[in-house]
Amino acid sequence: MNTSTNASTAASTAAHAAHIRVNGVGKVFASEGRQVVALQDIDLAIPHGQFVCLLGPSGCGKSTLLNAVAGFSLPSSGRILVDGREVTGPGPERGMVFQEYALFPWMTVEKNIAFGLEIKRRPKAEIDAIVERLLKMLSLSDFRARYPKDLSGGMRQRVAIARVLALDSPIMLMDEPFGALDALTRRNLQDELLRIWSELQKTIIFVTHSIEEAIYLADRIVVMTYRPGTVKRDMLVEIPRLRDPAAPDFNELKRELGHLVMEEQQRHHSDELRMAAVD
Ligand SMILES: Nc1ncnc2c1ncn2[C@@H]1O[C@H](COP(=O)(O)OP(=O)(O)OP(=O)(O)O)[C@@H](O)[C@H]1O
Repeated sequence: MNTSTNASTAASTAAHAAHIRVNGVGKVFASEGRQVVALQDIDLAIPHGQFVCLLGPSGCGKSTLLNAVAGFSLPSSGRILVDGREVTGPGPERGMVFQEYALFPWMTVEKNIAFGLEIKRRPKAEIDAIVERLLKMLSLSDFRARYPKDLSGGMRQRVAIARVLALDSPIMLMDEPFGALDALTRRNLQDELLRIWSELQKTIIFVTHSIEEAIYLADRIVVMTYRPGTVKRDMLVEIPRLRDPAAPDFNELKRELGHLVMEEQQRHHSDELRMAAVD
């Protein structure tokens, strides 16, 4: 069975409807007197509602690309467009979930979720209704009065997701959001995210270095190369959901992606050895 196809063909037919467009994006950092080309010539057209995983070993520019889409750190060259408008900084249509939960420790769960809406001065009745709906959606109702320090990692990450959902951003940017969680909690949250995504029709860009996580979640996987970060492979995952990591088609794709990621991992190691020799 064919479990994947090249996404560039599908993306080009969907390009006119692209929600997010990354056009010729490059990013260069200056570090200890050296120039690090973190991204080079990245082109992506992401349609509304697509779930995209950026996959690759450490240092291949996944977070740099996500931060550029978020508007936290702008590209050195090229442009990023959201609904045809150039990204020049963060915006309400793009919500970000980080690996480290980024919650306010002095606020309860419900206050954390309500915070963004209060800043926007939305009416109290509206805030209460939204918070109530999200507490239920993310199974947090019994924990509403707790502080982040009294929650497990999985619960904290649920609150972080609820905070972004409260603002109803059509785009969710997620930087290894489940990377610090144990395997069981991680799978539960992946399932919840898939449920929320299919219910709310968000466009998601999700960074991971877990091949299994990418196959489990994504409509489309973009494998990146190590320095410079470019698109090595851009594929659509055509295995029906919910996907079974033990199934042959899942494993076939896992092997294929494993080879691609391993090549970049090896380039990373050779680079580190070369740098150590220079120093
Ligand atoms: N602020 C910075 N200054 C200098 N170099 C940077 C900076 N941010 C990132 N880099 C470099 O850019 C490259 C890409 O980094 P980035 O964090 O985007 O990779 P990544 O794929 O997200 O890795 P990880 O999974 O470890 O987070 C790396 O070589 C990194 O060292």
